[in-house]
Amino acid sequence: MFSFFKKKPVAPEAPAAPVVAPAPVAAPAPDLPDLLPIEEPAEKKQSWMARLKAGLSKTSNNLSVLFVGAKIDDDLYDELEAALLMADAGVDATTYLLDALKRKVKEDKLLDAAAVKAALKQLLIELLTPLQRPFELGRHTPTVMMISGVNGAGKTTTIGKLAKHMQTHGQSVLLAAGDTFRAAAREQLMVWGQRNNITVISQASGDPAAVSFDAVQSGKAKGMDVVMIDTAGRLPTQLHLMEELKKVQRVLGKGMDGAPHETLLVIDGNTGQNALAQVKAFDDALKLTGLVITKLDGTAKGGVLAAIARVRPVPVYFIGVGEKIEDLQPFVAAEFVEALLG
Ligand SMILES: Nc1nc2c(ncn2[C@@H]2O[C@H](COP(=O)(O)OP(=O)(O)OP(=O)(O)O)[C@@H](O)[C@H]2O)c(=O)[nH]1
Repeated sequence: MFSFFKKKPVAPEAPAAPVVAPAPVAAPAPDLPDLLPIEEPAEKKQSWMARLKAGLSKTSNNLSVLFVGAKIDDDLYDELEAALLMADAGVDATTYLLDALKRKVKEDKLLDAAAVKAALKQLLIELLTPLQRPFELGRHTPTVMMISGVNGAGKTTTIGKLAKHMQTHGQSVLLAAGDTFRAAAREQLMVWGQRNNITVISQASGDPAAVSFDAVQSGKAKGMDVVMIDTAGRLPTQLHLMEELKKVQRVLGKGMDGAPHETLLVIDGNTGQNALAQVKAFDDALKLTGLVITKLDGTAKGGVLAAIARVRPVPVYFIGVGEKIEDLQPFVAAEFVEALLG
């Protein structure tokens, strides 16, 4: 029903001479498979649902338990309000959901807890569905993606997972080690690239904009499908570092018209309401095209997606519930709500 990436990719152009290629060049797949539609095998889908459920259990535990044998009264609404706030859904989304739920219970004359829970599920799906957007590849050669986020949000890990998923779908990928701040981060990406036969553009010079520009040039010359730019972690309050990020974005546009085609923010699901502040700040600075929310496993703050949907509805392309490659998957509102309240 849902493929990892949407759209048929364009065939790659003939590879030209490499510009900077410290790691071996990934050979472009001679015959790119049609990516649409890809039926996920039932067992694979099931295992993702099981992982999603397990990952979100800390958030869902506080919510699901409310409906067990509950009476529909003010106590239930009070407890639901507290649970949503504790899940970091935020005041706006919590008020919205409670008001809508009370209205629905009245209009539809709902009498038992199971029906109220089903109504809440429906309202949550409606609230989160606008965040759901398939990640499209193949409109540009290469599709240039810039990955931003605060320190430790999971940027580099996400890049690795996405690159592997893309490779599996027959896409050629080139990475830029734009995190020139932490030498270890650059090396980590280089080693990872070598192991996975993915070229990583890197420079010792320490200028992220220059590395990013080189990467786009190289990606164009080689006819790569995707160029992903890693960036150093930074807080939105570090204004000079935010300016540096804007410069990287501008320079990418000089390297290729319309680039970056995707500007993603990776956020750590554990940060709850602070994640919302990050979305606002990075969106104001960079005009984000999408989010990746990692580490939803082991957090009780998964409600932050509701806050994002109400306050700054930037699409959520992928969510992560663990460290394995298959733990990063496209965000599907109905799956997410099923895992929370199923
Ligand atoms: N449990 C869990 N851990 C994750 C997930 N995604 C990433 N991590 C871990 O989070 C840690 C930080 O990830 P990195 O990818 O290094 O984060 P980063 O944003 O690149 O970090 P900086 O370069 O320091 O800014 C690593 O230990 C990852 O394995 C996830 O979905 N779940």
